[in-house]
Amino acid sequence: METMKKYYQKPGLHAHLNGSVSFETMEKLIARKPHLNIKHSMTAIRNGQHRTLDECFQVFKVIHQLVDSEEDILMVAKAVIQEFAADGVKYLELRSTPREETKTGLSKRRYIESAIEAIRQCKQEDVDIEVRFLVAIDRRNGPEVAMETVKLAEDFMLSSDGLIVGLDLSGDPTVGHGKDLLPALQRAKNCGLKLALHLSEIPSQKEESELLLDLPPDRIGHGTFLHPEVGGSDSLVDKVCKQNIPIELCLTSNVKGQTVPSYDKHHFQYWYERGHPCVLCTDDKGVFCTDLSQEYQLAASTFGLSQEAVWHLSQQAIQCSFAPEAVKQQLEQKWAELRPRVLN
Ligand SMILES: CC(C)=CCNc1ncnc2c1ncn2[C@@H]1O[C@H](COP(=O)(O)O)[C@@H](O)[C@H]1O
Ligand SMILES: [Zn+2]
Repeated sequence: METMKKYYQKPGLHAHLNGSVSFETMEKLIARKPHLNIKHSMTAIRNGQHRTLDECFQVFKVIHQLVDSEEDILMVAKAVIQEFAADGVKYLELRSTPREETKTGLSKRRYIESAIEAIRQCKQEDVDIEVRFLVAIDRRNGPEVAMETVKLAEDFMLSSDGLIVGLDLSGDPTVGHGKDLLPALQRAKNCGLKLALHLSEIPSQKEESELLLDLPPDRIGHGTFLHPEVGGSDSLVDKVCKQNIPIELCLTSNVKGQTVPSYDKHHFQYWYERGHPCVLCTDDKGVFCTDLSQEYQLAASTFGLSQEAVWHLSQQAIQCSFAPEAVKQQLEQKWAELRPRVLN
């Protein structure tokens, strides 16, 4: 694991801000708001523990109570960026759902501004990581809010010096239907926002995935039930393969959230064997008590990947990112410089 941390540079492409809050930061937040009486066990799922999907989404409700002001978002986002950097992540796409909180006067606009401020401050402080932001749509909030979110993201895309690069669709997969969100997603695509969509996290999303894959998205989050062996279909797999849409795979998240029964049954194997672009990701490193090094380590030990193969996985992720070409080139350069030290 130490080897992975020190030498393997990794792009982190699927990280929800509030799901990524570490134990240490959570302690600070809990201490700031003692009246909420929140215990750390309510905000994280430890190793060996599992939760139903519904229980996992309850965890986010608790965290949202703790992170509800501009100061909180700034503090949390800075800490998360620093932690990813310390884990050897050289490029990070952080995603978060803008929220308004009447109690603290937080608006959705200020929410995004606070996250952007955190990225700027980390840059000024020379934290060794490039960070971009994806504005997230919580599917639970329906089509109107989705459209509002896209418009907000559009505004910021023009004013954030390129820090906002895309849109995420996430939230409880049992709620709502993607067809209602198509106009918002189409609009986002038309204005140049890249789309990273949570897709087929549960078996009943087959029809929705057919529709959303026709957009098409630029990356797929999870895609757990796309392939026929788990109740998906050849047609879904064909769409993903023909359009060569990279899949963001989060091993610990899926096993702890029980959408995948065990690590060795993870759909990483299905897609990796086909040579399809697979990107290892953390999803919610705080909630699931993991980090990106651990995810690489898990994939390597579960599927018997060589050092060379692991290196190739991390390098391939650069081209799957939404970074501008110049940043991708800088990252490729970094990877080329480090390769002999890692693999010899
Ligand atoms: C529950 C579970 C197994 C999680 C893994 N898979 C997920 N699937 C869908 N949406 C997610 C997942 N993890 C985080 N999110 C979204 O990210 C939010 C937390 O980060 P943020 O507040 O957007 O900064 C959650 O409220 C939810 O909308
Ligand atoms: Zn996710």
